Amino acid sequence: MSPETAGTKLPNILERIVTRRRERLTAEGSLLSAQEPSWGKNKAPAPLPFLPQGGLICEVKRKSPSRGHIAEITDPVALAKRYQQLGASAISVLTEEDHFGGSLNDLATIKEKLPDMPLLRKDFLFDGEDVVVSRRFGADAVLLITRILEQSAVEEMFSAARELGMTVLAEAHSREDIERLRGFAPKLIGINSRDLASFRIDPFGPAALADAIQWPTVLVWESGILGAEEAKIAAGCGFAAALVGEGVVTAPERIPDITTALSAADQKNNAPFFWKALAVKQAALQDAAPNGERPERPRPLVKLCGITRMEDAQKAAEAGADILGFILAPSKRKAEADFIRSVASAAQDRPDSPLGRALRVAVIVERKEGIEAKEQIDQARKLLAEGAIHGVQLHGDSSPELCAATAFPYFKALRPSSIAEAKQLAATPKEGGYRCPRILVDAFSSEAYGGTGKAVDPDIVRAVIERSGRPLWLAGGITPENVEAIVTRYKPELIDIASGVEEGPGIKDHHRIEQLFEAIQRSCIS
Ligand SMILES: O=C(O)c1ccccc1NCC(=O)[C@H](O)[C@H](O)COP(=O)(O)O
Repeated sequence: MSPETAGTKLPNILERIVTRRRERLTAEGSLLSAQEPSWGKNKAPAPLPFLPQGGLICEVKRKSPSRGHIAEITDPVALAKRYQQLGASAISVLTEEDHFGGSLNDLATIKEKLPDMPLLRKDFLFDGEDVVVSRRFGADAVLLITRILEQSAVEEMFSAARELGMTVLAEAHSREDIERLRGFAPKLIGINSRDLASFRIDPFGPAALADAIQWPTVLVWESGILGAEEAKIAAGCGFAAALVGEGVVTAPERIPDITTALSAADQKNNAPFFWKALAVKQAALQDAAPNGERPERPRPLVKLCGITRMEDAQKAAEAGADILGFILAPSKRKAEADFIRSVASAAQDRPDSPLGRALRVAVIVERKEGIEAKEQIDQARKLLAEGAIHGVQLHGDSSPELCAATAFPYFKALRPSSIAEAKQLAATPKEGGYRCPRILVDAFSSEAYGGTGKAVDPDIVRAVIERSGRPLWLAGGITPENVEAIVTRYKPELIDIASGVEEGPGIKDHHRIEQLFEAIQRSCIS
């Protein structure tokens, strides 16, 4: 079996792990360094149902190629018991020895001491024999990584699991994987938010890919969940389950909050969830071919901000805006809540029209001392609950913790005034930075929080790109005249324009909107 199966080359790290495991299996057999479990051959406790309704899978994980050393874990049973006490629905036991420091012995020991806890064997499994051995060591479920397997091996593993009464957690990382799994209609599908080539975490991956799965299944969000904030995004994207390693190994006390966030699918209106809808739009742009020509690069997502008139909302959407921004903060472009509701109502009347497809965000400014901020937040929360907006652009001084506490889909707008500040503000979630999937970089001005028409210093843009580990969202002084150069230079995932297409404060110039989109299209094929 070749590790290069579905026509795409495996990331180096995956190839290394797969090759190493194959070599060891050939030399040592399928038990590797493990001893036969205490219950003897073929007498493992009967398999348990594995996450039929979703829930949290907590992982026993000592190290990983992306993270290096995570925790000592001398007593995996004690850790598993703690997971169980704190509310984990199931436990994933990493049994790969060389890169993750696990073993089949961990699996059998945990099953022996916690027979009622559903266990997943997480490893780079290759065939039916691997499934049989997993069962022998007490696994109730096995991980099947579609991209490392030939289709015949996928079939063999499903068939072995069915015979043994086990569940398969089928991992997909592309639409092609999903196609290959379709015939088996797995009841549990895992999508990893970590790109194994770059090790980067990106919620857009699972958010967009989930949309391609058309059969009833429990979706499992793998990687990147540190706590409740990420779990809420997973739940909003339709994932009823999550697999969390480092986030719980290092702080098991997070389990109750993560579990609550995961089960709180509190989208009561019919509005699409902001991050999912945006990830799907972004994925569609990657495939789009303007004027029948294959784009050299995908066109960026476009947000047109400071909309105050219905005709401008219509025009922006018809021209191709993916997001319309409405400013709730004090501003010459301030939009009244009832105006936003009227745009939402026109959009909801014609969901398949450009206006119906555009997302709506409210722009608010939180200042340390500001009483206004509370009013804006309350207003945004109400508009979100009504489905009049989908998300919030959060400006101002609030810390990552305060932003997280607002508990709505938001992205943070940053206005660093120096490279040092850019590096500090753009820290990753693991470094204590903002935990929203994307941050927007705007130009600093002492006069206004945004909409200034000032461009961001290129060194600051570069510092943010390098530090944040996220695709670039760029605002500040973008116009029909300079957008082509900006897109070519930075390849942003999203651009945000307010004053550059205005004829006066809050009044959009429709001709300039057209010119903007023409220039954007040119930048994608030049
Ligand atoms: O536009 C405002 O008046 C404003 C006030 C307070 C917070 C944000 C504000 N605008 C945000 C935006 O319009 C955009 O996100 C961004 O700043 C782009 O502005 P521009 O440089 O004019 O294109």
